[in-house]
Amino acid sequence: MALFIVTDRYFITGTDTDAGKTVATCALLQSARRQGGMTVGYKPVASGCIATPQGWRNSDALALAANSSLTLPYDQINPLAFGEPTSPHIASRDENRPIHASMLSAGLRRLESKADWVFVEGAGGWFTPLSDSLSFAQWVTQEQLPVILVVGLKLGCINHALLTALAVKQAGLPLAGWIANNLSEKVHRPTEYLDTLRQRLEAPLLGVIPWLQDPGNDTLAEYLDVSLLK
Ligand SMILES: Nc1ncnc2c1ncn2[C@@H]1O[C@H](COP(=O)(O)OP(=O)(O)OP(=O)(O)O)[C@@H](O)[C@H]1O
Ligand SMILES: C[C@H](N)[C@H](N)CCCCCC(=O)O
Ligand SMILES: [Mg+2]
Repeated sequence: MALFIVTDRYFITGTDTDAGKTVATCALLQSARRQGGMTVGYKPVASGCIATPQGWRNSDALALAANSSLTLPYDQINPLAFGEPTSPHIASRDENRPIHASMLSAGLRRLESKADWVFVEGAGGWFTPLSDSLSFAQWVTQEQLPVILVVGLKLGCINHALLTALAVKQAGLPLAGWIANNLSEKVHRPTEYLDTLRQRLEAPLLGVIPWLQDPGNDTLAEYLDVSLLK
């Protein structure tokens, strides 16, 4: 009898760049680790890297690596790294290194073969371009990844959250859950905004991440629950 090992794969998008995708993905990795099994974060495309003797290094990818139970070479966590913190299609063009969907997929296949949980962090928001003919959304649709939406709580986030949820739905992908992330110590009308988002987003709220003095800490799992994804 054939034994199929099924990896849980999720794509983490956000209402915007700086919405808290990396913080939330680290929380997801920590929560999944508590459930057991091997976990890994994947940042297929990173724009905004520092040059090191080993090559470009991106802080998101390093944070995901630090919160993964698998220890892997950097380029398996982040195969496509670019220097300038701009939209990937611009950084890629400037560095004359085209991004193709097959590159992102090859990296994902490798991680799926090793991990029980793969959390894939996007770049910016849902429709971020990767080239003149490819957006992150198109690749996620090709891969049929369930989506987790990180809502960076602030004035204006309701519209961005609902637009993103609609685009995910129109792509035919499941919105597996959403995470509310407090982007400041005192966010705009927190109770009313959470209530509004809960009413309008057709997906489970996985958790609320408060404003943290140290968002890079290892106790993020307490703010969300990956078992709500099942
Ligand atoms: N809950 C929080 N408490 C305190 N600081 C936070 C919180 N969430 C995010 N931040 C800070 O806000 C900034 C943006 O967060 P983060 O890097 O997770 O965003 P992102 O959506 O991953 O952005 P990108 O599009 O660049 O990947 C970071 O400096 C992060 O440390
Ligand atoms: C540089 C930034 N921190 C992210 N890595 C990439 C953000 C892409 C934004 C694209 C857009 O303008 O919508
Ligand atoms: Mg990030």
